[in-house]
Amino acid sequence: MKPAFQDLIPHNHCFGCGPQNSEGLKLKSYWRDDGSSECVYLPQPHQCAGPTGFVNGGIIATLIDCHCICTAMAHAYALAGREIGQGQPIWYVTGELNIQYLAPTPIDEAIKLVAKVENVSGKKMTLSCELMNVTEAPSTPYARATIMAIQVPSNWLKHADIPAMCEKS
Ligand SMILES: CCCCCCCCCCCCCC(=O)SCCNC(=O)CCNC(=O)[C@H](O)C(C)(C)COP(=O)(O)OP(=O)(O)OC[C@H]1O[C@@H](n2cnc3c(N)ncnc32)[C@H](O)[C@@H]1OP(=O)(O)O
Repeated sequence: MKPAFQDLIPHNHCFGCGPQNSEGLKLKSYWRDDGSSECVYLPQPHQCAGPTGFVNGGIIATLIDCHCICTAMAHAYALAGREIGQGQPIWYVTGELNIQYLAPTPIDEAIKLVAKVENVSGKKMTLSCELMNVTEAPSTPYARATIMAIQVPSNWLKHADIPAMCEKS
């Protein structure tokens, strides 16, 4: 199996997708054969909403956000003709995130996110994402989102790898 996008992107301490963040969700994203990307995640009991059986909406937003931004970066490396993480870093951040929460997301089973790059225009990349049952059973997704990823300049490197509160000593 190929490494996850996140295992190839350097300097990533993100709570949702940073391998270096010891308290984070550490989600992992991969290309699918049809050009979309997927991420399977097993929610944890403490990530519950008010009712204990469902996933908190902020956790859902983080999963969608991070899976899509990492997909944007992977796509940008591909457009540049480079392997992810090779050469000058390519970084995207979230400019906009729009989520429709369509049905409660069960907390006691794995969930799957599938993202697609819809459009690239200059520094902006639009992606769509659905969060669904891991079997991709033909039912309504639990959530559907669109996201605007925006490329940031390489001088953002000055923000990278500052000793972080997220690193446990
Ligand atoms: C430090 C190292 C990083 C390492 C990263 C590792 C992986 C990280 C993984 C993280 C994963 C988790 C992800 C996270 O949690 S990322 C954390 C959440 N996001 C942020 O904190 C972003 C905060 N915002 C900014 O820093 C700036 O506003 C950005 C950089 C986004 C734009 O700044 P600026 O305005 O100076 O950029 P520009 O003038 O070059 O504009 C370019 C184009 O974009 C258009 N536009 C601008 N803003 C928006 C907007 N909000 N919606 C729609 N469009 C917008 C703009 O009109 C223009 O369009 P056009 O005129 O070309 O048509």
